[in-house]
Amino acid sequence: MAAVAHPRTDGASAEVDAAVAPVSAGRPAAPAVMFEGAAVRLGGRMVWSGVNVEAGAGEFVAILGPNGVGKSTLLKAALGLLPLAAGRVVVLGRHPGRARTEVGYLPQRRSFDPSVRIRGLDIVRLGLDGHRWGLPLPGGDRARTARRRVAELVEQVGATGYAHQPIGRLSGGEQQRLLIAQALARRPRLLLLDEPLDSLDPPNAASVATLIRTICQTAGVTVLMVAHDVNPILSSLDRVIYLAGGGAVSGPPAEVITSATLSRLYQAPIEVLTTSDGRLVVVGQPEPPAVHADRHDGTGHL
Ligand SMILES: Nc1ncnc2c1ncn2[C@@H]1O[C@H](COP(=O)(O)OP(=O)(O)OP(=O)(O)O)[C@@H](O)[C@H]1O
Repeated sequence: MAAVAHPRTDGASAEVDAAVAPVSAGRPAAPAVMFEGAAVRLGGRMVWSGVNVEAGAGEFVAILGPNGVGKSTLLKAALGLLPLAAGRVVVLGRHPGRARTEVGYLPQRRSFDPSVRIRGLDIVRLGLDGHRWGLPLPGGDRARTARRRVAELVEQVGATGYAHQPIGRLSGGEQQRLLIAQALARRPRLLLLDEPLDSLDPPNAASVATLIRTICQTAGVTVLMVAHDVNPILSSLDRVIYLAGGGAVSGPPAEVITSATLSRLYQAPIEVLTTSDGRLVVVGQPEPPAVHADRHDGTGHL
């Protein structure tokens, strides 16, 4: 089952609070997420280090890179779930642990088993009141407000037609929309999505990507989304964070997804090709670390 945001932090952290200047007219807004000289070590191995990347407020940002490079790890660090080995991360102007009530998180997952009987509506409601899961909500105003908010969320993600059905019977794209609604339940300012387009066919991936872009634009939510293939979302993105070679680079897609930038990042010759239908393909990526179980197809798509 999908978890809702607001998980607990374990372990000490090298992150520190940042004094972030207030937003004022004529001054660019402070970044929603900022990693400075950041490093994460897992199981005794440095996953990435020297990471200086950011996501601007209200931007739609894709986190890209080969399998096992540490994309999910970056999201977990932004949630304050993983302590940094060096540097700092600032989320919405605060230590990530203190920003969690304003962060929605959709973890990496596979689809629900067809036998899961929980209705789509209940999955969304879990985002509102996760800690009450399994218990009846109290009656009266509070229950009415929750019902109204769930209906609003379901409409926002275009799931009104099927949200009453058991989640296990819905298509991958329909399930994903309901999970996005769940992550939006508490009106987050930052949405962290771990491969929400994974396993969707191209039309479904395109329509969920459009939904995410719309949320970003209309609600002013900053979105950081791990993606295996940048192509379905390329035209919607403000920025990419590309992880490779133990480091990362961020910037507009046209500046980052280039042969020169990726060759520098990988410290190996990399070529970015554009196919006749406009898709970007990265050629010459070195093998990812062998420690990671690979569930993707291993093609050179970004
Ligand atoms: N708890 C852990 N202990 C030790 N190593 C871990 C742990 N969690 C992840 N790793 C390793 O850290 C690396 C980064 O993992 P992560 O899941 O962030 O990669 P990813 O880029 O999201 O991969 P994918 O694209 O395949 O989902 C991998 O090599 C992984 O095996």
